Amino acid sequence: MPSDAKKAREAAKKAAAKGGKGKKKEVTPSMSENASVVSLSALDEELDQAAATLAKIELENAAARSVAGALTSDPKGLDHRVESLTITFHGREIVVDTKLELNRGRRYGLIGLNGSGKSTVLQAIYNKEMPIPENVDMYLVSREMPASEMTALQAVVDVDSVRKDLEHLAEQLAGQPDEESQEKLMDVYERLDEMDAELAEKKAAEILHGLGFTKTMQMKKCKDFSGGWRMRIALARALYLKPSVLLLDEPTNHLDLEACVWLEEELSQYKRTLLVVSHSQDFMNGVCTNIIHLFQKQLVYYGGNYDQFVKTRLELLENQQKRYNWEQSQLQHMKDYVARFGHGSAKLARQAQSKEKQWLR
Ligand SMILES: Nc1ncnc2c1ncn2[C@@H]1O[C@H](COP(=O)(O)OP(=O)(O)OP(=O)(O)O)[C@@H](O)[C@H]1O
Repeated sequence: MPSDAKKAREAAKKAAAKGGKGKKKEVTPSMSENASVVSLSALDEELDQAAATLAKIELENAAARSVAGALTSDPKGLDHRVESLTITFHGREIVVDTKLELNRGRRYGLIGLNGSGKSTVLQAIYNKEMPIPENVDMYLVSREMPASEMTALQAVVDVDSVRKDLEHLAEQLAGQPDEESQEKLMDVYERLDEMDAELAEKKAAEILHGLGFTKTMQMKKCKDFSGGWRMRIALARALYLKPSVLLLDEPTNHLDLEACVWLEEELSQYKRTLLVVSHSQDFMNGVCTNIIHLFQKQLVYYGGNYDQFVKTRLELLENQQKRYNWEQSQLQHMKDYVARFGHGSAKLARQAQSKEKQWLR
């Protein structure tokens, strides 16, 4: 028997197909607001002391971040672009006047030196500290599932509370006839179908199985798992949810080879937007369609996976080196000329000086 929610969804789908003339609802809280309400109540019930401490650190970190930027993409679209983006953390500049671009269907790998600020960028995006539209649903996995009384299986199915948020969102979008809203609406429906309650446990169990949980382990309480296994539960929740924008910070830490391969395969088919920080080049090669290089406080974009990035960057550096060598030889030539002909070549001398200054900058 289809659930009431499913029946309502089918009706709304039909209404949307007829031209999006669904009844406009009162404004409901955004996905992210709901998500934080859900996670706050979960905190009350489930989080242990350690998780509460981590949450406190997160809040302190958020307070230490300052973020500015301007949304230049369509607020209703599936692609997101923030320009003039500057992020500081504890007074240190992480990025300055750069561009964040997250397009639908792309799987971005964010790379950069240790300590350059990759995690800070992820957190700032997730907290929407920059003007990313409120109704864009995101999910960040940066740490393990808190130790609680819930079983691993329950912990994954529990994330299903997001379904209600999606249903609210669908109702809102159904009342908006414009093309972008309707496109978004179809995506929300697709996700609701994937989250069908009858299949919920089966799907959660499949994901957990892929991440190495036997049937017995799936029924074990979260608090009885090590941090590494609880990290896998956090990943399973994200894979169950399949948000519009999925942010993963070092997802392969704590995974054995088999689970890594499974995760890579799973993420390589992610149809929405993925932004992942990982030190594993193999993983990035298998998953990413684009690389974002956090370099000299800028986000620099490259097409292709990690190997392609290395190749492109090498070519760029080689070309730069060639250009530098050529300029140097020109410079020397001018200097030689000035030395040979003295006064009559003031213009060349000025050019040589200005070239030299350029390279010294
Ligand atoms: N509590 C803090 N006080 C001051 N600076 C901090 C604090 N926490 C982190 N930082 C600094 O902020 C910068 C950005 O840290 P972040 O963790 O985002 O970098 P990262 O690129 O993700 O690093 P890694 O690759 O090592 O995980 C780092 O240089 C770090 O030293």
